[in-house]
Amino acid sequence: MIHAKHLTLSLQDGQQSLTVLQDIHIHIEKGEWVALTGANGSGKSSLVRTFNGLLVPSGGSLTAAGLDLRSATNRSAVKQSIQLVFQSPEAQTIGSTPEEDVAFGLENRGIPRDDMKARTLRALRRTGLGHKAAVPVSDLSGGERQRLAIACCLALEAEMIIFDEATSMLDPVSRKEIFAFSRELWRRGVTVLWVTQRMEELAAGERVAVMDQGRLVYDGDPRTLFYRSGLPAALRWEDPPVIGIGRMMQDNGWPAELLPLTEQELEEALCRYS
Ligand SMILES: Nc1ncnc2c1ncn2[C@@H]1O[C@H](COP(=O)(O)OP(=O)(O)OP(=O)(O)O)[C@@H](O)[C@H]1O
Repeated sequence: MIHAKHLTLSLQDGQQSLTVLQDIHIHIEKGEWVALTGANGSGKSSLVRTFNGLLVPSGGSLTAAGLDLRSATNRSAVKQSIQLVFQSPEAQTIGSTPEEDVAFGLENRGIPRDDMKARTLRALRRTGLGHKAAVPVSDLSGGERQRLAIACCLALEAEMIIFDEATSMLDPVSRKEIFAFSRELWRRGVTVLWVTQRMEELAAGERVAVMDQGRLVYDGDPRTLFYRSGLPAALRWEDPPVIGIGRMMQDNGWPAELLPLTEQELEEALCRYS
């Protein structure tokens, strides 16, 4: 789905050219769920914006959904397959009602009217907004607005959805709901790139990529990241509670395969040894 080699990106900051991404290699296969993390300013948003053609790499190679993104035509075409859900719910709604908002994207693609209506309502129902199709968008909660952004992606039949810190402005309940929804979409075949600063979300997935100062400094499984890489300490991350307990278990000689990433794994490990 995404193949980047020696990817670099420079952006103009006033008179200065700023190197934002340096020599990035990353491959994301169709059907994967990958979490991307890193401190503020490490380059996460810039990286994911290159993946759907919003930013133009300065060097290296980048293909996304089979398209070489050095071509402007392909950068425009890739948006058909790869969609972004942004942090701010306000920044991504155009229509005055959810139905209008979802239909807008389909209209732009020249989808016939009957088909458009059916696809719009199906996408709104899948995201739990079927009953709110005609309410003013301004009456939706933050969580509902993010679900609306996801409905737009689903109606467009996106093969990959990139969530760029899409839950950082939501309350804990809505945050968990959107996270769970991303996992469900993945189980149904959508490729997901989940950008986050939340350690427990890294621990809940299969693969984590870590950015630091414009470079990709880790790409692998979360257990190795948390218990063997030394990166969390080097980057001064704050351990989530389960990992904190896991570190104590590690210091006390527990076998590596029992070091927990989730509450469920912790419970299972404790049950085995109690
Ligand atoms: N349009 C731009 N012009 C110039 N510099 C930019 C631009 N956008 C981002 N940058 C710079 O690029 C670097 C990486 O920013 P980016 O937003 O990609 O990081 P991030 O990891 O997503 O950060 P955050 O978690 O705060 O969103 C930062 O130094 C930022 O100031």
